[in-house]
Amino acid sequence: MTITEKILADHAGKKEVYPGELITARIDLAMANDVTAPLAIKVLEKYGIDKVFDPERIALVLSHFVPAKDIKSAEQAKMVRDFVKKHNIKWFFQEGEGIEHTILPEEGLVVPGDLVVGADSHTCTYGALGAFATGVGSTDIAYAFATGEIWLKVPESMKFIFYGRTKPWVFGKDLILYTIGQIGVDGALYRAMEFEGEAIRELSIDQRLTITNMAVEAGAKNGIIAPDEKTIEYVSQRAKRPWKIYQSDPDAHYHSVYEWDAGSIEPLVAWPYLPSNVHPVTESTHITIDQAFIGSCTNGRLEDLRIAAKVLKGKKVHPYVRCIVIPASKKVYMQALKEGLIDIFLEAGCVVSVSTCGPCLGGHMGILAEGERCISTSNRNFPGRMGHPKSEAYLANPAVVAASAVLGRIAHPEEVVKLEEVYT
Ligand SMILES: CC(C)[C@H](C(=O)O)[C@@H](O)C(=O)O
Ligand code: SF4
Repeated sequence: MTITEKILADHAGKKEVYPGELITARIDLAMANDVTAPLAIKVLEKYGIDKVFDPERIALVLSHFVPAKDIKSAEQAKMVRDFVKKHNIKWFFQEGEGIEHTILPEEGLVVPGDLVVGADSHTCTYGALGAFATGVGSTDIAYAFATGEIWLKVPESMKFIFYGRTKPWVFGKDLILYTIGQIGVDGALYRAMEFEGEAIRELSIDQRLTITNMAVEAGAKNGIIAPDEKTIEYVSQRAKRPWKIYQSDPDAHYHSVYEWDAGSIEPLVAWPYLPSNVHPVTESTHITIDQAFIGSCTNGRLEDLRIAAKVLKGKKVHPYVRCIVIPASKKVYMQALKEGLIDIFLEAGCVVSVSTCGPCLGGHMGILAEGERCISTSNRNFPGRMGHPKSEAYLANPAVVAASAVLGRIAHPEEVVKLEEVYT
């Protein structure tokens, strides 16, 4: 069996499961946010369910439209707060704590071997810790809140092996953009994407989380990276529960196996309007920008801010560009402050905001006008994703976004900063 099948089998109380099989599985944690929890709460009310299965296994995060941007978002957040009080929900994170997919791993609420469901499509992020994690709808999450179980179809697995070492300025973001560029936005439809190889092992947990975060952009049910010593080190500092390590069997069956040389991959940019519309940065430098956004559950973690700060240190954001930096959680924000990263951003002319999803989904704090172009470290660039339907979002890694902010057009980081200055 693959790692995904093993986790699902254990949670379904079975020795083995097969791709395509329908199972009912026990969940370790169920999550919803300020957009999706209110819908789930209404479902529970409709069916007269006034007890949750376990208040210590539910996480509710106000992350999207916080601090409340209008009356509707204030009322949605209030509904969640009332539910939290009524059911004594243990894991509640309110405005400023950050984005759910950054908080849950950071707080040790997801551990290797877990089965986690979340009412948000990027719940697949937690697979970087060797857990099975997937996004579900609000009705499914209501069912999970009530019963502690979820209905699933066992996905077939695909394997992506990255050999060798990445070039400078190539990060987890580029490896996942490359993957989606190769297989397309439906290339992994309802399948598990398993990532391995030397280049993946070299990556920090922050970088691995970027990869699995975008598995859903290829249509995947989940993304997963088998735990190694870096995973153990990460979770042993935070885990709120014991963990279990699963690995794929050497003779496990895969739908397909892709083998790529990580060393041949350049920093990449996904042009509008699909994350699969991938081009090398070097072929994108004619594109001028109005806004640069560094943040989101894809690339708003500490390492991302460190990378952006290396490029922006002592530089100025182009006068025609606004550069918005949003640390993805309060912990990231506080550590960035201590390290002087926030000073670097502010001195460069960036706007730094409280931790929230903000402009990633065109929510607030950086919405684009008609015809405007933004380069962003986030994960989606569909029409209207960051604002007006006729605005454009380009997706790239934090170094590319920072360099583009300085030059006012899409730029390779080396156009702004010499590698020797950064890595000495
Ligand atoms: C609001 C939420 C349901 C949505 C998602 O599921 O992904 C959002 O987080 C997004 O990124 O578009
Ligand atoms: S940061 Fe963006 S992608 Fe992530 S949860 Fe928020 S809106 Fe969704």
